[in-house]
Amino acid sequence: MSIRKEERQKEEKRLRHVLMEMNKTMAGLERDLSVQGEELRTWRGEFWEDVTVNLSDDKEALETVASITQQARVMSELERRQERDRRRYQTLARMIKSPYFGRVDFMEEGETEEEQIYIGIASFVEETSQTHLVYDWRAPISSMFYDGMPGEVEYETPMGTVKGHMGLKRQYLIKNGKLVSVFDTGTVIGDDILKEVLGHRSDTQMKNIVATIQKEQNRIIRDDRTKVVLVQGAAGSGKTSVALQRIAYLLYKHRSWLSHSQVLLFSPNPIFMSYVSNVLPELGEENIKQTTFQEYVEHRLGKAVHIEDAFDQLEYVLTRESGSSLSARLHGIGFKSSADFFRLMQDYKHWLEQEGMIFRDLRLNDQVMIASEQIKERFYAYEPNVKLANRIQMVRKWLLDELDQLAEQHIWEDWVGEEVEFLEKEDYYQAYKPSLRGKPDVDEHAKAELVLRKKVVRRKFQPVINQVKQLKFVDVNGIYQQLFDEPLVTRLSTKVNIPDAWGEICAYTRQFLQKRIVPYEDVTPLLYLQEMIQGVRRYMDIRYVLIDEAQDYSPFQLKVMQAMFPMAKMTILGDWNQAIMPHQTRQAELEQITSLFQEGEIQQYEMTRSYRSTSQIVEFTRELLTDAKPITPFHREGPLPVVRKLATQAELVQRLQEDLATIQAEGYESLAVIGKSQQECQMVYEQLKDHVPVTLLTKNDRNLASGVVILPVYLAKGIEFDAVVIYNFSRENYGDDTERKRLYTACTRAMHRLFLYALGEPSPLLSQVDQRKYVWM
Ligand SMILES: Nc1ncnc2c1ncn2[C@@H]1O[C@H](COP(=O)(O)OP(=O)(O)OP(=O)(O)O)[C@@H](O)[C@H]1O
Repeated sequence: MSIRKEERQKEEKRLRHVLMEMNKTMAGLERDLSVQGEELRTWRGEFWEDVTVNLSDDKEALETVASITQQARVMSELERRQERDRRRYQTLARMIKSPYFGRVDFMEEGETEEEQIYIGIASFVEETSQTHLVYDWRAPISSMFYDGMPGEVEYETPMGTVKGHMGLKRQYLIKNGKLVSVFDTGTVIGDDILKEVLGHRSDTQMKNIVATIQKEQNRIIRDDRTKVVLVQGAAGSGKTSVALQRIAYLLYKHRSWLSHSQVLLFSPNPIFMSYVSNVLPELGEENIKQTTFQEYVEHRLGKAVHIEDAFDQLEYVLTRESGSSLSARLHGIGFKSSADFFRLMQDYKHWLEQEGMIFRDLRLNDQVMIASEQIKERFYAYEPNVKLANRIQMVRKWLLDELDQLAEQHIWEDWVGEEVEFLEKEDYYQAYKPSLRGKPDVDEHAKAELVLRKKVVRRKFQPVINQVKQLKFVDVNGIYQQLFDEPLVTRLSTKVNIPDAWGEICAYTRQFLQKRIVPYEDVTPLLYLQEMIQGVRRYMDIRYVLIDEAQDYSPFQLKVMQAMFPMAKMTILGDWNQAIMPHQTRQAELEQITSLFQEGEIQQYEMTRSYRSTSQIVEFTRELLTDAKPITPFHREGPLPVVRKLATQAELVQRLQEDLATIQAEGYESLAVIGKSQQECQMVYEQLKDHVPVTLLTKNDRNLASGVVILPVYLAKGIEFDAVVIYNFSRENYGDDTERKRLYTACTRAMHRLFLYALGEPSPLLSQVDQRKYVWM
């Protein structure tokens, strides 16, 4: 509901006042920053002048250290102040374009005066009167704006619940310091502004949503009670947005102890990482760590093997002719990500505790120093009930002692004497240093020679010592490969149902591993085995872990992640209708995930409203699914999706060019041609590149290009475009049920326009969509 003229004038007057105050504060900060800069320069320049360095005795040295510490403390305090003011200035520079977006008038129970609470991306206090002109959207009082309606309301604070009466709720659209529109609203967050926001064109960078967070989203953003928050949300329901605003909220709520480096976001790929990287800085927060599971795994498994990534695995599955090798691989992918395989790995571990460990010889210049058999004997000589990882530590210590003794035995060998002659001057100086200080010593040459010989031997042994320290004497890859010696499973006391295709699974896995390639489905089990043997690497300082696009991870992967971050609360967000990885097509993953956590540890949420796409696109895409939960579109209208059937490739490419030109003429800028595989995208790119400015995106790209892009479905995850063209929605490409989720994921990337092209007969999946939900052209 628009407001009366006098009210609007009052609002405009207030806005001018706030802007004036902000400008004043910014000018003050500018002055302070320049003075601080000057002061720091002077301090740095005079740092050593003000410190008297005197190391003549212990007392003087202590005084010197105290004086340096004092100077350094003053300087770091100055730097901290400067950093705080700089960030404050940057936040105000952002706010001055749009100082606030909401207001609630609130009278607390027992009070007689109503307070006007204006809400913006950060708080702003008028300097002279110390009144709050704007409240931070994350402050407890601001939650009323997202959750309450005029009438009786309450909100939670650390001190307890505050109750009262909300007299008014108002939304503002302020652009470049000008009041564009203002609405009073009786609903939770009025639709008018949301509609305006959602009608925008997409961008290569995601935007924050703090002005229009919906009630169901706000609950998730602010839920900090349980250890695990699990969100199942429809495509475009705001999962990524919720994840990012939640991070901003947590950083604010726990600002006294939580730093941005203690929050970790797992993202599906580097393009997505860059796509979302602007949201936190836009909200005045520093960016948190983002990583992909692949990055983590590569870091842990090292460079000795080639680790296949999820995209290569998918590309293999999508482009391989159907046949026995594809079928074996698909069986393998399914089994290796299942809870059954997880149990099999544990059974294997129990077996390894009794027998079967594989070690490497420790060699020095091709000469075996300690043979693998000797290591194995030692390993199994320890108590069998000592954990694998602990026994490995004991072996490690034993090996280091053994190497020490072996080194001792070499000291007086001739080769050592020869190499002593080639040592550096510095080594000689260090060896003779003790005798230079004290009285002359008749043994000084003998002592120095011993030092020098030890040095030579130590250097020789160092690579072997390093190998032992890094536990390289355990052949983890060999041990993993051994599990695929086909008959071995019969020797494990396992209750797991071994699949019929086990023989084929073993054969293809061995083939890959012998070539030192770890297929993607084996990466997590191998990592798990390594951790069981070497001990789990735990990141104790990480306090919050957020996993976006969680449907891409197997329960096995989530279990490994859970063990990695024992101190962290987890937020897992996914849409299991977009589960496009090969391991997911056969399992009800969501239930498997909840079963990973204990009862009471997990809070589940569902988001069913889709904000990204027009009603027409949502209604079309939801009919592509068979078992979808209700998905409600936000009522934003647009044209119906267009389906085109084309007879030849040339005709298709011609049509594509024309459509792209038309869509661009309508004012849409970000257009995506989405193919099924990279191979297919490459082919379309070759045909289009001489006619249309277009960018082909691959898994190695780090940024989302603007304009027309061609990319496979799996790279389009989590991202959105003004218009999407599904390249070749034919029976061949999307012929059966396994392709349903891939098609759904691709189509739901579209905000305003959706086109589906079929070369020949269209996909049979179209037959289940009501014909009134699209047009044939
Ligand atoms: N409350 C909101 N106010 C304004 N825009 C919103 C809101 N919630 C979501 N959006 C917009 O909807 C679009 C989809 O949001 P987002 O990408 O977070 O959804 P998602 O659930 O992660 O989608 P998907 O799983 O399909 O990738 C984005 O443009 C986002 O800005």
